[in-house]
Amino acid sequence: MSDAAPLLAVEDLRTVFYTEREEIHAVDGVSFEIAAGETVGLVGESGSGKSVTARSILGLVDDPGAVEEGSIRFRGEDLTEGTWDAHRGDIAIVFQDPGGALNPVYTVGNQIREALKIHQNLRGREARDRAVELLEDVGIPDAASRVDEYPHQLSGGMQQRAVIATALACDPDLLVCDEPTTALDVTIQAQILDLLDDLQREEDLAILLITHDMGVIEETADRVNVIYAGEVVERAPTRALFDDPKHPYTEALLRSIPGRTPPDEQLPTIDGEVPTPTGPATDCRFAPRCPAAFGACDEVHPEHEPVGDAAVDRTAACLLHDDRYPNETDLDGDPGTDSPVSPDGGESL
Ligand SMILES: Nc1ncnc2c1ncn2[C@@H]1O[C@H](COP(=O)(O)OP(=O)(O)OP(=O)(O)O)[C@@H](O)[C@H]1O
Ligand code: NI
Repeated sequence: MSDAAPLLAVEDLRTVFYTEREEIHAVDGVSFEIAAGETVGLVGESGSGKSVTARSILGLVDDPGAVEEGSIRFRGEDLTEGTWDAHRGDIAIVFQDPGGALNPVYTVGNQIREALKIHQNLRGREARDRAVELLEDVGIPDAASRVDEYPHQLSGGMQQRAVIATALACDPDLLVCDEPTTALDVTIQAQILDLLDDLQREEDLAILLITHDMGVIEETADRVNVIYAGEVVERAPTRALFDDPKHPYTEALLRSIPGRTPPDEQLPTIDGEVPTPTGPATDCRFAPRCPAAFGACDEVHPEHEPVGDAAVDRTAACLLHDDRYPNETDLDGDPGTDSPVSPDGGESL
């Protein structure tokens, strides 16, 4: 890694929702960095806090939620101190559902021109030409005529391209993509990921790629953060993480990738659900589902420890990697009792 300050540095981010019944610590001490032009993955199951992390970065957390602690530094400036507006166009977000992101009563071109007006002060002919150019950049054929079409006239994949074009109209340095391909067919998914890849290289964009799908991470991310119940549990360069996962949760996620399981076996899933964190973490939140859990896991909150090859910048928050807690599973060679991975298929991760 270079010595230059990262484009985005999230440190100890804590976002809480105050509902009538309980406090939900949706994001509970998350830290990660993104350098300019880099794709960083944030991966975890449903309810693990990915979208709340994204919304926190964009200043989009509303009542009854609030960013309670931590810093979100963009080019060194802490956005939590109220400077979101100053960076409105620098960070853009692409959501899962392109249909919901586009306004059905305006043409695609109108929506891009609106963004160009706000963020680049472009109007009239100039704005229209730029809108067509952006649609071409995101691979929409016949852009000069499609610019006048309404969202419903475009397929899902084309709609998501149009959403990305709208995001690019702000000329952002960072694109936060929250499950950008989840709503799309598999072949279209691959095309959109390729597009993001191309844009990143051509525009030197940094991308925070949020997904529940390890396959998407493998294809696109330079580095990965694995999130569970509001906490990052493992962070590593993508290749290192896939070759040798260090957290039992990462291992379980990897087992759920099609192709990693012999074709005659059904895709494993992880039994149980991500718990909703309603109080401070006093233990390992994954322990109840973990095949390697031992006594201390119910009592001690694991801190991030360096893991793997010392030359590689990676950590895991798991007592298996903390020398202070020699565990019984190591001693008697028993990998644990209940496997969290059920071979009976069902909904994949
Ligand atoms: N507006 C809200 N009010 C109360 N709780 C919320 C709110 N938004 C999110 N949460 C809670 O925060 C936690 C994290 O939710 P989040 O949407 O970030 O999950 P996610 O990882 O994006 O999951 P998914 O893959 O389903 O999108 C969940 O327990 C969720 O119920
Ligand atoms: Ni989400």
